Amino acid sequence: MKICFFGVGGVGGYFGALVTKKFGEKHDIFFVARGPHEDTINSQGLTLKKSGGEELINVSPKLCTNNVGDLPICDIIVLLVKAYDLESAIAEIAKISNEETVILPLLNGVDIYEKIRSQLDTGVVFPSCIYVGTHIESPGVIYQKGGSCKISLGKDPMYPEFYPRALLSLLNDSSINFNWENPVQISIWSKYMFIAAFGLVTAAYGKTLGEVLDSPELSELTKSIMNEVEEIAKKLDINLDNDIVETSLSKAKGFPYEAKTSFQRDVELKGEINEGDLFGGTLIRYGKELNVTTPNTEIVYTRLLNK
Ligand SMILES: NC(=O)C1=CN([C@@H]2O[C@H](COP(=O)(O)OP(=O)(O)OC[C@H]3O[C@@H](n4cnc5c(N)ncnc54)[C@H](O)[C@@H]3O)[C@@H](O)[C@H]2O)C=CC1
Ligand SMILES: CC(C)(CO)C(=O)C(=O)O
Repeated sequence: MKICFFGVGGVGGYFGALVTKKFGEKHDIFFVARGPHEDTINSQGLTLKKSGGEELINVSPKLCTNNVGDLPICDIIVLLVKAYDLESAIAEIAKISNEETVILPLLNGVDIYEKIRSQLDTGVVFPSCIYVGTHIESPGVIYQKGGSCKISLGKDPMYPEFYPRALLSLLNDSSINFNWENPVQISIWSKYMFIAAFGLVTAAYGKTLGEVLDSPELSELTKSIMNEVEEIAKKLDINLDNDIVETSLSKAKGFPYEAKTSFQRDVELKGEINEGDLFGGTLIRYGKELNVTTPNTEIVYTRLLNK
């Protein structure tokens, strides 16, 4: 098979390394990366420091490039860019997909499938979500620690009969945990509640997940944003568990004290280029459309915009 990891940053590098370690000889595996990261992968391979460096994995794909013109039509594309790069990435993956290509986008967000489908009518696209703490430590090097590392994915509403046997075998045989869930929207919204609330608060106040949990005020603020997400989900008939807010708060304990959210890292590193709209902007828009008040999201998002 021809398999492309489009975007081998934190999440893409983690999964790209695991699949290439197992299947680099058997399948043609391609990485799409850019800048110094691309150069280092080409000269020294991609290194994954798994579980905080307990396991070191170094892999070389068949090709690492920033130009999809170098790639064939692929059987499987795992899409791992930030939301602000999604539109341009979809335009690129359209060039390496046909109607049989299986596309797995692992971005955070509740409307990623719809965003992809508004631009791409080919391929089979599986809505999904993932809990994993991972980032680019230095060019060519990915550091992962924390999170269940389990993917939840469900059927493509456009092709409800299509069961992605090859993709699921690939994950299974690469020792990647996954749940095939239908409907998967409950997991996607539960993950969104977790990351929108913790992402906004960690980024706005410059605190790690552990520091937020330690602070009664910031924990309460995180919980209030989760309550707003819960109200929005109710209006959309997404049946989240009754104790979803409590379980989402406790999930943060599964990450190291010093763990930062990917959104917080972007805010620290790049200022204005970040996934703020995916979290704050989207929640405020949903609130207006559905008549749900979102005062806590607004306070934190405004603080971020004024940073
Ligand atoms: N990092 C984490 O722990 C988690 C992140 N997520 C979500 O996963 C998604 C990806 O996040 P990360 O892996 O942290 O992002 P990242 O920023 O580490 O990686 C994305 C990579 O894609 C590359 N890229 C984007 N467009 C490209 C193009 N056209 N050509 C070549 N390279 C391109 C970027 O240069 C970057 O290296 C986000 O939606 C994030 O919210 C979800 C769960 C955990
Ligand atoms: C689960 C978590 C918090 C992992 O870091 C995440 O999704 C993110 O940082 O985007």
